[in-house]
Amino acid sequence: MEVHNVELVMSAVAPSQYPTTGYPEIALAGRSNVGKSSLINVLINRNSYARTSSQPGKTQTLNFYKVEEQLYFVDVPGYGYAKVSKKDREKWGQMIETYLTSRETLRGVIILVDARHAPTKDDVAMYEWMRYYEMPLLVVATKSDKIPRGKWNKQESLIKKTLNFQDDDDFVAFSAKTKSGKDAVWQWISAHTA
Ligand SMILES: Nc1nc2c(ncn2[C@@H]2O[C@H](COP(=O)(O)OP(=O)(O)OP(=O)(O)O)[C@@H](O)[C@H]2O)c(=O)[nH]1
Ligand SMILES: [Mg+2]
Repeated sequence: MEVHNVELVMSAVAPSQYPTTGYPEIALAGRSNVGKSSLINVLINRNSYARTSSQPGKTQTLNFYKVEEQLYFVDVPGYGYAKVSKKDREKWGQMIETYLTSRETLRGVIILVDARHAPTKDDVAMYEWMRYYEMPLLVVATKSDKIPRGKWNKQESLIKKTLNFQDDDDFVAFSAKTKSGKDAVWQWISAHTA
């Protein structure tokens, strides 16, 4: 999709703040600093629309980005950020759980993992959790520019094995730096929001 119009319509912490237009939604989940906001920026052809940061835990609310008059991307705050207090982690968990389990317009979840490493316990838990709710899933292995192309297949196998990846889900290697994988991610989004 050629994106021209994007609008951050809401930074929400509670369902009463979610948009009510009824457009289909795709949520992006993943560890703090993995590159969720960067992926959104590539998808919408902006350099820094969704706030990115080298400081993990920057995104604290559910950010709804309206793309054209068609769909929303929902930037979900990152999990597994050690410096967040236990109380805040519980609050985070509740906010995410409420959203991911009750949002009728949610069509699928993109789970981002770091292409360089085996998925963490948090990554595996997120994947299992979303599978349990029978959510259509796309696993995006991002920052793939940081490993040589010759190692991509090996990393894909490692990531899939660690996640106990199921073949009815999808997988794309991606880089926000080179934009490699962008079309494949858009194809998946279009197929799930049509
Ligand atoms: N080389 C490279 N760097 C990336 C890539 N994606 C993200 N980064 C960098 O990783 C850092 C974190 O990216 P963000 O997009 O802010 O990560 P996030 O998942 O939104 O983080 P939180 O909002 O804190 O959960 C930034 O410094 C980005 O520039 C990528 O594909 N390649
Ligand atoms: Mg972010």
